[in-house]
Amino acid sequence: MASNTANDRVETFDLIIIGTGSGNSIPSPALSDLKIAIVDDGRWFGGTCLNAGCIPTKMFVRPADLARNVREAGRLGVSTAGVDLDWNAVRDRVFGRIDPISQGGEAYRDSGEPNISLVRETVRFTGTHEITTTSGRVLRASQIVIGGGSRPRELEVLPFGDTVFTSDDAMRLESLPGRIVVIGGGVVAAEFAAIYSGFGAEVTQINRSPLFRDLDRDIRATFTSAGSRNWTIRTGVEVAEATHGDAGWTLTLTDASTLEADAVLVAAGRRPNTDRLDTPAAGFDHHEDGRLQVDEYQRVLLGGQPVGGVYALGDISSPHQLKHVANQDARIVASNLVAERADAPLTANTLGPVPYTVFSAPEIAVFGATLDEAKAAGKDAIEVRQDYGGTAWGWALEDTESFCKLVVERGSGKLLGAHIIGPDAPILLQPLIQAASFGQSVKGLARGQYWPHPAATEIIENALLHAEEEIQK
Ligand SMILES: Cc1cc2nc3c(=O)[nH]c(=O)nc-3n(C[C@H](O)[C@H](O)[C@H](O)COP(=O)(O)OP(=O)(O)OC[C@H]3O[C@@H](n4cnc5c(N)ncnc54)[C@H](O)[C@@H]3O)c2cc1C
Ligand SMILES: NC(=O)c1ccc[n+]([C@@H]2O[C@H](COP(=O)([O-])OP(=O)(O)OC[C@H]3O[C@@H](n4cnc5c(N)ncnc54)[C@H](O)[C@@H]3O)[C@@H](O)[C@H]2O)c1
Repeated sequence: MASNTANDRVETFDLIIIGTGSGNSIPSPALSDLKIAIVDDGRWFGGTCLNAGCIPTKMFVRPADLARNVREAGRLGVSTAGVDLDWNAVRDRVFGRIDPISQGGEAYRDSGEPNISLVRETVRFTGTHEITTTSGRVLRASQIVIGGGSRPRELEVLPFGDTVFTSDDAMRLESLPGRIVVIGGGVVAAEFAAIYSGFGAEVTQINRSPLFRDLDRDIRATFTSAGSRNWTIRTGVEVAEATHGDAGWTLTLTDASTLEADAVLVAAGRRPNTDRLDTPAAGFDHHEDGRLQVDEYQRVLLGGQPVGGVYALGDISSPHQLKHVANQDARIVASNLVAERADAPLTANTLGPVPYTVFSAPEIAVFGATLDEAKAAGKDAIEVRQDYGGTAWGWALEDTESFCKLVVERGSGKLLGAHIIGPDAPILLQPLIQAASFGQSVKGLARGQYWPHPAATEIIENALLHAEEEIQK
């Protein structure tokens, strides 16, 4: 029998898609005549959002919120006999729903379509249009989509292990530890601090800088004081040393204080998977933080020029590590793959602004500039604030801290930013995103439509009225 040569293992496709997160949405009837390989080495099929990100976290946030609301119901005159939350039951319900979706998707991609092959291996670039798998298969295609995502950043002082985990494992724990330290001051840390404390664990969140360092300063201050009612928040400190003994972890912080914990969740940001894919070996251009550089058509750049047929989407190239952004990138890529083959004009990715929402306790939803950022960018901008407590819905909630701030350009009346903290903030942001996306002025926006009374949307109506008044001064 003749032995295999390297060339025996070269397989040629029309299209290779790396990553089954948002990349998995690319195959469509318009591409059904192409020979496609979909590659993913993940522990689960379907990427981060479905298996370890957006969707399961929100399925844990909801019961944690319910329990917290019951515990706080006395404020509204409701007496309750206490509340218990069963971690294992919630976990099994959540993954009893998620895992079959992921497994069903994998089975379909594996054998459901004659033109698609699923490759469940780690790959790395060995040319601009060539990848090699760990077992030595060489896959080539005239079009390649890189949707390889990102992964949690590890801290040298606390390497990942059984009781030092990332968001990938944070929801699949065998049981809920009694004392958990959450490291990080971003959205992952904030959401898990709210989840674990809602389930009854003793949580300490530590971060080297203020929480949500890049957000509006009043949002930051309100989040920190409201969050502190449910878990302990320590800022301005880092873990200097960590030791593990019979009683669990002892963490020595940079201010020389110590913390005892049964487990540690590290949520210190995510790094793009370009190193795992060895995209530098193909010569592609990268940002300083390791993301791939793309043009407005999502084409990967090499020496500042787009590489024909090579596209990227989602966390591996975007400055926003968000699922709605990854999905929009994927829609642009899907359309441009077809257009490129037909020699038709490509579509630019021009959608904006990007909403950023935090499902913690409290919730946060923002887009665009703070007043300081708008002024620094040379805009003649004003800021207005509407407290929830100044509306009938805020009275119903007995709310004393939540608010919506708008940043508006004086002359045009255009919304430059919106910053909301409080119940349902992500929903309340949407009419503002809509106005900003379609370039509407705040002038006439409140009075040009009905706002149901006394719904929470009156917070937005009033904020718009204040803005209109302010820009006319
Ligand atoms: C805990 C958490 C909660 C989140 N919540 C939200 C939220 O509420 N809203 C929101 O908008 N966003 C949220 N996000 C962010 C969101 O999940 C991501 O922005 C999104 O999933 C990125 O999608 P993607 O397609 O770029 O990558 P992914 O979905 O991560 O897919 C990348 C895939 O590529 C595979 N891969 C990587 N390297 C290789 C290789 N060398 N070989 C083979 N395969 C490889 C990986 O295994 C993975 O399956 C959350 C993230 C986390 C971690
Ligand atoms: N609701 C949502 O939309 C949602 C939810 C979860 C995650 N995500 C996405 O996932 C991404 C990752 O979230 P994240 O919270 O891990 O990252 P992040 O970038 O939001 O926050 C990282 C935090 O880690 C801290 N940090 C960084 N390096 C550190 C170090 N060496 N030691 C100690 N602390 C350190 C930073 O100060 C920062 O507070 C986010 O960018 C977000 O877009 C979105």
